[in-house]
Amino acid sequence: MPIKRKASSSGRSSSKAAKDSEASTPGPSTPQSVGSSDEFSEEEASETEAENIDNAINKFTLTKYKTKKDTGVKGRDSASHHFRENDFSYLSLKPDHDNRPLWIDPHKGRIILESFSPLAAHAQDFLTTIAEPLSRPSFLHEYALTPHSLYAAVSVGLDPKDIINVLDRLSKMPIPDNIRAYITNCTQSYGKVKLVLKNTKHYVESSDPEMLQKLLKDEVIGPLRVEGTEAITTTLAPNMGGLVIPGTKNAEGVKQATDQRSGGRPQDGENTNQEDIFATLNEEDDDDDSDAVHAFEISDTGVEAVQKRCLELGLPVLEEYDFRNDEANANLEIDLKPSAQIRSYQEKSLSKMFGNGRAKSGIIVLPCGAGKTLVGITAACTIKKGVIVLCTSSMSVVQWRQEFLKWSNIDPNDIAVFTSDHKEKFTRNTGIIVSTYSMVTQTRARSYDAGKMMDFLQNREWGLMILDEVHVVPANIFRKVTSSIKTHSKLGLTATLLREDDKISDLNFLIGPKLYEANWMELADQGHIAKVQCAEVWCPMTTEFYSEYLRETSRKRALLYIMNPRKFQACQFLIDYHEKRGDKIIVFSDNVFALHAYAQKLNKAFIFGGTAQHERLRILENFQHNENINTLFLSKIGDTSLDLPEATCLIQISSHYGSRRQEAQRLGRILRAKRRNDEGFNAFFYSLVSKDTQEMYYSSKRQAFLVDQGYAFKVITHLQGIENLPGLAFSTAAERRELLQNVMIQNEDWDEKITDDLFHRNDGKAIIKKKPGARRTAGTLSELAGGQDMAYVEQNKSKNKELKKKKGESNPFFKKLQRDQARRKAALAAP
Ligand SMILES: Nc1ncnc2c1ncn2[C@@H]1O[C@H](COP(=O)(O)OP(=O)(O)OP(=O)(O)O)[C@@H](O)[C@H]1O
Repeated sequence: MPIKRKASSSGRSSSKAAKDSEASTPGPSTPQSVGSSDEFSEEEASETEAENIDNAINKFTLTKYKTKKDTGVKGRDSASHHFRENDFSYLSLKPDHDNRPLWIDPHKGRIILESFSPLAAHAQDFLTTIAEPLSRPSFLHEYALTPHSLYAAVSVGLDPKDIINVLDRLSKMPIPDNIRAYITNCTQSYGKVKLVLKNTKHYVESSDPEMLQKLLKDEVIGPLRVEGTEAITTTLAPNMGGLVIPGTKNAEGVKQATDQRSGGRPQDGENTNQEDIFATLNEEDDDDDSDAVHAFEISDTGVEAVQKRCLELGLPVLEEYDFRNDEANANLEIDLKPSAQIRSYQEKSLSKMFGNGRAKSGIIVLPCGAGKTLVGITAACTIKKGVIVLCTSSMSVVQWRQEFLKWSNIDPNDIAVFTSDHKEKFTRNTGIIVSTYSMVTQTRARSYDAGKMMDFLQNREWGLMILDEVHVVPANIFRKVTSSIKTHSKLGLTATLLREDDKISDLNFLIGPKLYEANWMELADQGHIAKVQCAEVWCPMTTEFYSEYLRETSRKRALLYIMNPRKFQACQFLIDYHEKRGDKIIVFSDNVFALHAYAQKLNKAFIFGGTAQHERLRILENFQHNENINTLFLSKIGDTSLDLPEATCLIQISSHYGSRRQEAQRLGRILRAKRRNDEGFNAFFYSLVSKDTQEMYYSSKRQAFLVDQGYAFKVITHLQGIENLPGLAFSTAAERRELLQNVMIQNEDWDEKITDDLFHRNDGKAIIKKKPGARRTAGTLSELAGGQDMAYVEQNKSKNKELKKKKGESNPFFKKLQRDQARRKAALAAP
């Protein structure tokens, strides 16, 4: 099959790629004019964030930089005007620049890493600590220095000198002055003030006594100091002091986390220049431990006010929990089982959390299936105090509890769940509670039991709060959670730090900074997640479908490009091809009408929001263990929480507009493939797109996040041999016309609005937004009469029915479809 490479490995940021593709979107439509108002909010949020980053950087740099930029660009040579402000030729390269892997863009604070450099691994560790990874394809990685990333760097123990020195050693050119100034400006206030809970008392802590004096004189903070604690106490700064994270051999801080094998030093064969590059970093290590810290106590009720005021003063406080010296809260008997060995990237992420021997609050970002649960459990085993875990669904609650029991030696009586069905407490003086965000934040009147349980949660101190899937929870929910439940440290976990609202930066303050973000490609190379081949399959529209597409409104347009017979055929061909290879295939469709129609026609099992719970489980079991059931059609309820290591191939036939997060979450379903370590094994992800339609525009937007993670989407314009597939559906004009007629009479919105995940229904009902009602459509009587051709829907036996053991059960979706068809037939039969 001829394959054209679309997303190259050039290091070009995909957000730019998405914008470019917007400009060249084929087809007659204006992409902005379609879809609901919130469809692009995720993109907009990211653009706003990018703008904020640029603004923040400009605030520090532009004025200082202006003269240099002007003199640098104007009249340099005849080619300068092509590059405009991006002509950096005036920056001199160091004589040994070839040995150094970084380029720095002084205008935007962007750093480009040559990932093929022998120093790339070291540089990457350093960069993920001080900068935001933006794009990490094969050869060039792009990072942004942002106030938040520098805040995170300080929070793991680096100081501005460290950052500038190492950056300078890795950079091909001397660090531009404005970047030095930017780093110094951003970091001088960060980390200066810490909020520490010691023996349940809150302290404002700093290594700079003058800073504390300044705060004490402040009109808001001064009065919040606890009466009778006039003196500023001085103690030695904490260090790892022998803290070993369970499941690891050591737990040294971020400064040593460069490379376990080489101990942060260049390996044999690397030249001395490279060794030199790390000298500064390691020299600096020794200083930290001897620093003294000073503190004054503040009242519990003043914590929020202090945090707020410090922020206003430009001194964001870092939250740290000195759990080893917490004698007020009971110790939890928990340890990792000896068999549990955490992986290097899990260790690295935890070393950023516990880098100075205390627990720092923050967010850890690991790809789907990379083991975020075990990271959370290991954090709990390190802190050994009461833990509260908050998840997005009650099924996840059950899974978290099971994982705790699987990986740790926790006594089952010490881990309880709080959901609408179970309101348990642990029996001893401390333990673990697993619950959902909705349970702890609901504002409706609670049942007596739930009220009691909330009192239990609110009237005690927790050592650690684990916040699962932080990307899906609105910022105001975090606000409620963190203000109502008293916890010493917070750990947010996610695979995709992309948010629908524009509150991404709030997470930095509500939970903490991003502590670590793993590199998807690296984990795939190491066999921790599967290697995936991604492809976009272009399916030309048939003439009849395209004529209707051009005439129709947006909702019907979507149904037309999803039900495009050529797309159907591509799906059939790919299923056949991969089933023969021995793959297990998941086909995703957001549109429930299409999901049903495809599955029925191909005689495959399907699950959507309306599928009964026991039926879902039966189908999943068959998919896993029955060698005759190799393909499963899933609506978006399967986007998350689905753990099916058998699945090795994904086909997407319809999706939620331009959602990058959905694309990444769906890809996540095959990253856990059991066979990932087989030699030469690849999982496959196909996105079927109807050519010259709005779908192409959405598709390029959707891929942006994955392209930034280094996935290259290939474009398949023709599936070789598809014409010869026996039993190819819709191969005659009559069949295609019949399908078109069926599509044209659909006046409902089959977009599924779900409130549950695959394993759990919140209310026992699927919510499908339906907007029935009269609509005028152009057509002829003979066309309408074609409605009877829909008979295939009834004649075809569905795989779901075959799988059913009990007679008489019927899916509400089938019932509804059959009722509608009967009504339509009756209407047609009427004189
Ligand atoms: N260190 C480890 N050793 C062995 N197995 C591990 C390790 N870490 C994780 N796993 C396994 O990897 C699988 C995926 O883990 P987990 O469910 O925590 O992933 P996740 O990151 O939460 O994924 P998702 O975002 O899709 O929910 C699980 O089967 C888990 O047991």
